[in-house]
Amino acid sequence: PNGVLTEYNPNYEFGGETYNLTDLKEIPRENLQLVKALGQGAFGEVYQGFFKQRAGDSVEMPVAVKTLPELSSNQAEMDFLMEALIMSKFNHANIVHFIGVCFDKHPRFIVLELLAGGDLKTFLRESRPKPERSSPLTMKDLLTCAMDVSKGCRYLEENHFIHRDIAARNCLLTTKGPGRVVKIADFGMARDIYRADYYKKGGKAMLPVKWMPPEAFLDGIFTSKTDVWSFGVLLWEVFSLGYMPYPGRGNQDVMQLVTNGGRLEPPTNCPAPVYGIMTQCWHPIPEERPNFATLLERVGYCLQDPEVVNAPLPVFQRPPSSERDVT
Ligand SMILES: C[C@@H](Oc1cc(-c2cccc(S(C)(=O)=O)c2)cnc1N)c1cc(F)ccc1N1NC=CN1
Repeated sequence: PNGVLTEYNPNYEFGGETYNLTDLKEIPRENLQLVKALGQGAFGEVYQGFFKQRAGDSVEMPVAVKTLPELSSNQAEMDFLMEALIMSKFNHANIVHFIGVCFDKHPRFIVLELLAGGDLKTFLRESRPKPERSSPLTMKDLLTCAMDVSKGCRYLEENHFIHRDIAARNCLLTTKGPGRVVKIADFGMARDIYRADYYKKGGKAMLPVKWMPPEAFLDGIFTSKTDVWSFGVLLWEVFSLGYMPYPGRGNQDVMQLVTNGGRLEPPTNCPAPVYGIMTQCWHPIPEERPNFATLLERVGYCLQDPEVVNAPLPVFQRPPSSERDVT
């Protein structure tokens, strides 16, 4: 019934085990109700909806549903399957929870927990100080976001899983309000490489160069220390409240700057110990960069440091043109 998926059924290795299509939890479509579109995913629309454990249940869980359009290539079908396999094996509080799939026929669905706070980059930009109100966030809030991501990254590192695209856009929040938890929620880049061992889609133009270390964009070398460099850039995104890294610069320019030792400047009001962690993530030699267990400790120290935690966030200042929202 699901055609191409069973014909090419790939294997997926994680944590020393091998999995395939038959290991995925199939959800009956009648237990799902799609409510509204959340936006375009890599394949098709992503919807917000509800899932009932049993069709008659009154309790329904809010979910996000990734859809694969009916008219998809075999390649896209296999990518979709691999993404489901990858997400289904993770088990960590700071990685989006996988609920199941509807792969019996088209359109195919991947069902995930709904993280109602939306993505981290949007949240940071919305939290910027405005003329009429200062930022609702504190340094503690920003460090806690960073701590959550470093916990998720440590879990991936422990499981020898290289993400390849750690960035604020790929992280989601359980809620925008206090008590928010940040989770890593997109594994598209790791999926592409897992299936192809090289980046086939858009080539260099599509690579997240601004989040990559020199050995990655120059020599295609990826290790967990690649993710550490990206985490440093995510830290810069958090403390700049969602700026695009290297404002006003293109990818070629950034590759040249970084190869020659250039680095991101400290965000306005960024406490020195926090910028110190960023620069350690950006060491030119991968082995000299801290691992995520160490990064988690160092972010933890910053959270215990009153000088860091009580430092004020920047007040409103008209952003440079490159950051002004195009309304
Ligand atoms: C696949 C999608 O997953 C989700 C999106 C949202 C979610 C995304 C945006 C806004 C809202 S909300 C605040 O309206 O509930 C919820 C909530 N939960 C998800 N599990 C996603 C995961 C990411 F890591 C990054 C972006 C997105 N998408 N895909 C399409 C739009 N965002």
